[in-house]
Amino acid sequence: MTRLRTTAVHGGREDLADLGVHALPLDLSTTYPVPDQAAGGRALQDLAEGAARAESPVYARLHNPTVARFEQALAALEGTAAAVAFGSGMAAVTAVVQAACVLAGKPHVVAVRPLYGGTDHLLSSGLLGVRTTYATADRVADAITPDTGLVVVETPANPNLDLLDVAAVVARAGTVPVVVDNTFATPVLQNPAALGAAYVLHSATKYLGGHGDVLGGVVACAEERAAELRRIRIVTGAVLHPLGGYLLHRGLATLPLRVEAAQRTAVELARRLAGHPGVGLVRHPSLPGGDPAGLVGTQMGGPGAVLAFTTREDPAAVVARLGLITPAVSLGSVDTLVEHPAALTHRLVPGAEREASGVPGDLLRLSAGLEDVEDLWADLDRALSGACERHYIKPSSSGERALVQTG
Ligand code: MET
Repeated sequence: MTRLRTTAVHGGREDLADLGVHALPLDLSTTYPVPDQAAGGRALQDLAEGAARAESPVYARLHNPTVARFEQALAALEGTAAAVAFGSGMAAVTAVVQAACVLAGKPHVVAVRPLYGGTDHLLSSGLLGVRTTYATADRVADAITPDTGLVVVETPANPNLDLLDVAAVVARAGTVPVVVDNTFATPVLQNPAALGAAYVLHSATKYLGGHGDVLGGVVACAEERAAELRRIRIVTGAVLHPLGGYLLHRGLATLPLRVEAAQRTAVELARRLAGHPGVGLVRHPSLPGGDPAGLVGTQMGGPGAVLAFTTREDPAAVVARLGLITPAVSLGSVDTLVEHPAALTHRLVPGAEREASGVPGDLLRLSAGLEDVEDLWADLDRALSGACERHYIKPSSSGERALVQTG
């Protein structure tokens, strides 16, 4: 077992020297020659039943070696036997619900809010044929019924940075598997499987990729659960494109450095925002009151690089005045991103329920990137202080849009 930074660089690459290559091989095949069709059929059968690999991948929807390498690397970082990658984080959480609830014939979910708005909507909408009871973390046991197939939690929570004690929730869930969305913490700061989580979920689009150019999801878990997820991925076609697998795997090498650097910036921005007259509430686990159960330093290696805050002024006006910081959903990219959850990421969560879960309508979410903290602060301070530097989006002749500073 190597240490985190070493595993991040070398995971899933163990055989590269034997192959005589240095960079990750990228296999874009959609189909694979099977001159022995009976052997091809056996491989197809094995994969359809959930095998991690077979004699031939047969077809790209069944298996891809580039994606499998990324999965192996992510599993090593999360400390699980296996991982299964998907075309998006939503495809990943869908497969977990299908495995734990639909396949297991237990169509009830217990979930702790807040969750990413897309996950919340998936669980509430009935689209997957499950019904969901929302409970607070300390009341999970009371909400469980004989047909509960899954407990869903996210810590730190999207978007308000609430933390919950994973080991305590797992204990309250008893025999019911718990899925922990670990997107905000990444395996650099937290390994929920070591605390008893059955499934560790990531929107790989965020920190794992890290550059805002690849959409993906991944679930780290035991091999038996991974086999079910692979079966589901094959029949639902929720696969990750191999180029995505390649980019995500490449992203893992710098994951610890990116998370540590962005976290330092987030701690500093949170501290300065908390003292800014244009700011109301600031949420970050590094701030007083941000970690009431003392989970940073025990469950989590650090407070993470996402923070949230309210503004004295209309949040939309503040966002519109930012020049350097990117006003966009998503997080975990090299650039700092800010968004208004009630308008965007949590738009599909009914307003009253969103408010009740600790996500005020005027909350802004900020994901610290890798820029110099002083430049970020200058941008935030100017936007919060209402300085009238206007920007507008000018379509260029090529149809691309450029920011133009006007005043
Ligand atoms: C379409 S909403 C964007 C999704 C992403 N999970 C986020 O929290 O920013």
